[in-house]
Amino acid sequence: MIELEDLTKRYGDKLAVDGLSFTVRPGTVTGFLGPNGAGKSTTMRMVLGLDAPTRGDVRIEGKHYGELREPLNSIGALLEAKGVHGGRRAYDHLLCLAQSNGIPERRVGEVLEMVGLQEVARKRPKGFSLGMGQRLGIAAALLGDPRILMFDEPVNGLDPEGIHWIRNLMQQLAREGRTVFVSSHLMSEMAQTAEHLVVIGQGKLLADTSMSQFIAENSRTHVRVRTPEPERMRDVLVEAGLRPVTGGDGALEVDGGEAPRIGELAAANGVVLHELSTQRASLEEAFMRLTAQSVEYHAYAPGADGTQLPQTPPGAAPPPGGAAPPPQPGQAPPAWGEDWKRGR
Ligand SMILES: Nc1ncnc2c1ncn2[C@@H]1O[C@H](COP(=O)(O)OP(=O)(O)OP(=O)(O)O)[C@@H](O)[C@H]1O
Repeated sequence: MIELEDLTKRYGDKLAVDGLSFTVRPGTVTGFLGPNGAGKSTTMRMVLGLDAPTRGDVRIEGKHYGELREPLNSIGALLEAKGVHGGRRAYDHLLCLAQSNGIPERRVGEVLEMVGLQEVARKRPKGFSLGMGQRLGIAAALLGDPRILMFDEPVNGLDPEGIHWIRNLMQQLAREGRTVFVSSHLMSEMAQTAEHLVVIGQGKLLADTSMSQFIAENSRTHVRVRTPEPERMRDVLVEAGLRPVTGGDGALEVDGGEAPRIGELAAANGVVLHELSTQRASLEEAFMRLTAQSVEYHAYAPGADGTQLPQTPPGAAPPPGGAAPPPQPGQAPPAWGEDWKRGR
């Protein structure tokens, strides 16, 4: 278990982490999400004692990281995959870690096999691909067979086979009753991996909830109805107290309606249906909607007339104070691809 209590980190006048309190529990994969610069890495560094909190506290199984006698046996972490001595062989790198934590040498071979690096065990990591570096970092995290695992963007640089492998690994570790805390930018990946979510924005806690509840609370679920008689169907729905709207392709979309009831209404009124489906938003849509107000950096896409348009996620509310300001007449638009810091 990892417990955060009012955890806060200030760098100069930048509040990177702002009073975070939550608990990461064993037996489940907990996803840690937030837009760029939200404070995820800073939080993870404080868990590992690599950064001192300005205020508040974080404990691993009730102890501060610095109080753990052999930390690798309690918590394994992958933060910076390139944080490896490039000239020391993969095997030797792991052996050094093992010896400093009282872990027997045979475990080095075991973890190299677990991550599929046994063939390159005697090679130096400076020649490794990003994906191989990630695997070596994961091997180091697994070395002490810890009860808690923490991964910062573990699928970075992994190919589809590698992504599939790490997803299964994390779920397996959670099934064994371990605490698994993982950050990722890949929403589709997170949706398949995590059961619980902690979402932060600008250092603050935005959500601490189950994946299904998060999606249900932050997204729009609607029923899509396609029929050759849209006008008649619309009348039937309105008469039943529903409020259909016409989507881009002419299909009717009914918020708050239930597919079985709508199907029965169509049948009772003899309306032919070509499609009746419940549309659930993805984790990505839910995430964009929740975090739209706390995104620190907004990119601009050029509009058809050459003006710059903010990229607003579908259905997302504008951030407080409005979206990042579009260029005013006479003001040079930002260069293509340039991030605009909101409020600048
Ligand atoms: N050592 C530091 N000195 C000053 N500011 C820092 C330092 N480390 C992080 N920050 C700032 O703190 C904020 C949080 O950064 P952090 O890297 O924790 O965010 P993140 O959620 O991990 O972002 P990303 O998803 O882009 O990796 C950012 O505004 C960042 O610029």
